[in-house]
Amino acid sequence: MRPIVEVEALCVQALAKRGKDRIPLIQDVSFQIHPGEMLALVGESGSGKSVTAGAVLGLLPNALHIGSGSLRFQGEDVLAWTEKKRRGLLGSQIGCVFQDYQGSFTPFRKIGKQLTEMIRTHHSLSKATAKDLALEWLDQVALPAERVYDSYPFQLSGGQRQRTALAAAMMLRPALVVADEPTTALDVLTGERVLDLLAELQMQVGCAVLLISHDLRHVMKRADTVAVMKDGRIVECEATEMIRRRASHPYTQTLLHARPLLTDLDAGLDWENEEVVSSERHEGVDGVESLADREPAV
Ligand SMILES: Nc1ncnc2c1ncn2[C@@H]1O[C@H](COP(=O)(O)OP(=O)(O)OP(=O)(O)O)[C@@H](O)[C@H]1O
Repeated sequence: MRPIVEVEALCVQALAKRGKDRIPLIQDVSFQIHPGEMLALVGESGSGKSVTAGAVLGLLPNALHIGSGSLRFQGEDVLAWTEKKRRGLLGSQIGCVFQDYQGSFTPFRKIGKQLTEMIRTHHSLSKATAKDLALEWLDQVALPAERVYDSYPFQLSGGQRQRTALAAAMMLRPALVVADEPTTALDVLTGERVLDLLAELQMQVGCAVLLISHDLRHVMKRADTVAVMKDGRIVECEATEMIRRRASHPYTQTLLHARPLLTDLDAGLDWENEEVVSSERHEGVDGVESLADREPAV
């Protein structure tokens, strides 16, 4: 089966402010993601995960540049994409979820308007049909669809925003979803639910997922493959089960030894009950926090 993403010996450099020096940010990074596979890229802050994701999306800032290596999406050379091509693929063939909702949504425009625009940018559908599709996906991610559709992003809780971002990333049934630290702004339990939802939607849509996280404990339950990144290099890339059984790199072992925290949580919490408490606290009894009843500030 042809991989969705093929990254081969990729090096990304930053241009130094003065002189012609180039500072290496990631070096010799290689991995593949196949249809339906979830690959988690994990590592500490600054290890190069977001730079790698930016390269895969063809979204590196101007100050960064690909020094060498190759990048393919569905067999096509990402480095040869024109801006028009990249914009056409983002949203339709490649969905994105970011840690900060402002990466996914414009703050002062209603969710519904943003979702229908995303749909209509890529498909010639009537407004009414696009609205139906958006509502269907808000419903799929267990949100009160009509109310969220009519809300501004800042009127939703963090968990609701990430559920909405997942709906937006998945609704056009992309081949790849890149989720860059989607749970960072959330409490542990809400983050777990968002990752569960990501895995559920992935199964439904059949897409590949590149999940970026600094926290190995968050990804071990769902990812098929784990790539561990340190100082700009992938030090280990294996099936999750192999990582669990016999991680070979000392850094991976260090990350694994940080896991008991989650194991404790798993053992000690009633997840079902906690979800209810959590959603009451964050989302109000009908699923939308009371802020949603306020008039927007603008
Ligand atoms: N636009 C940029 N210009 C110069 N250096 C950059 C730029 N973006 C990132 N870097 C550097 O590249 C390295 C990798 O950064 P990156 O954001 O990929 O790390 P990360 O693993 O995603 O970290 P975090 O988990 O904190 O998001 C860091 O040293 C960072 O300072």
